[in-house]
Amino acid sequence: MIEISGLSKKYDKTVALDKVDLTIPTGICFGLVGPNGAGKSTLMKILAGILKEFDGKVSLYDQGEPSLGYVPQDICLEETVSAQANMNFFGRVYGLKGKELQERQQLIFEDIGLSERAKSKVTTYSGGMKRRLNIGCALLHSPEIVIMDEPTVGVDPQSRRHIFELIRKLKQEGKTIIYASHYMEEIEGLCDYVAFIDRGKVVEQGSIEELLTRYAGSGVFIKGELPDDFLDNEEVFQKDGGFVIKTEKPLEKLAFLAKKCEIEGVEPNQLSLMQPRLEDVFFSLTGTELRDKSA
Ligand SMILES: Nc1ncnc2c1ncn2[C@@H]1O[C@H](COP(=O)(O)OP(=O)(O)OP(=O)(O)O)[C@@H](O)[C@H]1O
Repeated sequence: MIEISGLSKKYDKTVALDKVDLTIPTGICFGLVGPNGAGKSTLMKILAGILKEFDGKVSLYDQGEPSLGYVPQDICLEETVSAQANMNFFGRVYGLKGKELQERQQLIFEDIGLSERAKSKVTTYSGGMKRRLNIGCALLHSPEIVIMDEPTVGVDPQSRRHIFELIRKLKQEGKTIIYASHYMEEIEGLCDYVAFIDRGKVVEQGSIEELLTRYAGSGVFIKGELPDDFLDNEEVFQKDGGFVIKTEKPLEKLAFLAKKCEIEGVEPNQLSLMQPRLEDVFFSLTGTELRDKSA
């Protein structure tokens, strides 16, 4: 388990992290979610041991250097040489050599789906392939903790699938994965636990299931031209140009609203059950959407 308490980090006057408390259980995929500039990368760099000046406590380094792999946000490879040459370099950095290095490399190339391109120069790789190779380089020494900073930004769907499969495999092997993203659907699909970070603060953390139950609840979505008083007496919030009506009994509420529409002659464009989503949890905690929908 990684315990983080009272962690603060400033860059001159910019507060990147503000008294962050976080518990990351062992052997799970832990998502860090937050908008651009929230402080995710700073937190990851501190966990990876890159940033050493901060206030507060991080238990990760209590017993010396942890077994850790770090995939930074920006791809870090030597592109004028082959993928294999890059792997060799990183392998040596991690103290691997000879047969062990060759065997690990072979396995990793399989895991990232690039075995057939191992000898190609990295300049011939697509962005997604470079990203997969960069992830592979961080896994050569079979680390117990893997830190990945937005590994799917700008990545094609095929490479994304490879990355997700790889993460699922790492989970099965019992590794602890710390995964930053601002794609909620990725976090929902991959992670067991999540922490929401906004302006340097952890606004909530817990298992995804627990947070969905606690904050998103269930509801009914309605969109279209509605009379001003149509949703009076309901607990609602705005979403995607419509309204979510929060309720413990969504089916009953749906039937009630359908009947109400019929009686009042209202014809909404959409009236449907709403699945609780992490996006809604974030909205309910911070009052802001995570992503600019036009981005
Ligand atoms: N080296 C630096 N010098 C000065 N300010 C920095 C530096 N690195 C980050 N910051 C600032 O610290 C804050 C947190 O940045 P950080 O990169 O940790 O956020 P993030 O959640 O990872 O965002 P993104 O998704 O855009 O990478 C931001 O206001 C950022 O501008």
